[in-house]
Amino acid sequence: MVKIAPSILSADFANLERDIRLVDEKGADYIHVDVMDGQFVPNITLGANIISAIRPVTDLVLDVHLMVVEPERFIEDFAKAGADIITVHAESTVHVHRAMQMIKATGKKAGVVINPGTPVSVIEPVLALADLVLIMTVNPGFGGQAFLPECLVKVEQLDKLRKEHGYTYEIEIDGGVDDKTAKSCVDAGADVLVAGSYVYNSPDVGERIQTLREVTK
Ligand SMILES: O=C(CO)[C@H](O)[C@H](O)COP(=O)(O)O
Ligand SMILES: [Fe+2]
Repeated sequence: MVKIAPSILSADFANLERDIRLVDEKGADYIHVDVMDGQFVPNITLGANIISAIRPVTDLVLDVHLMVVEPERFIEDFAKAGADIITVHAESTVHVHRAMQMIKATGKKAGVVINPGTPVSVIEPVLALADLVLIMTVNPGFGGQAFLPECLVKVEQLDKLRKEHGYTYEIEIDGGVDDKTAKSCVDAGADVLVAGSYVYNSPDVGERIQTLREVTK
């Protein structure tokens, strides 16, 4: 069954504890946390101190998506704060292999992510190291953007590569996932769906999570 990872980017930051408990109780699998530095992407969100603050709120996997320049500067901080998966953009550092080694050295799961404009070939050399590969289906920086279906071919490529080479990574999709786009993601080979605005911009988040499960069956 597909895993659902609500993105707290679309939660009410004045009620973050409530909004995390809400999706936890309604059957979410991961909590997706978007870290933006105002340089790699044109937006600023939160840092490792917020991860520390929310860690006691839930036992769910904290899936931390780093949209920061040279993420290796902060890996130790996010690991100590309680992240379970730390995912770095291939475009954000000239040392993506080293960054993933650093994540693994902390004992956490290492993810790698590519923007819509980046091909899978860029991350092929690090796929053996990856516990998670995240495919952006919007340009990173903001919630609520339209899904880019042309990115799904990359999910198919990654699914094929892991079958051919015996890689063990999960494939996650982030951006514009809703009741209309979720099925195409799973059909292409995705295991985890991030959903921010679709889940949180509703009075009934439980119904939204349930609908994502129903449409991907
Ligand atoms: O990484 C992100 C943006 O950079 C978010 O995780 C993503 O956009 C989720 O929001 P939505 O589901 O509303 O598209
Ligand atoms: Fe994200």
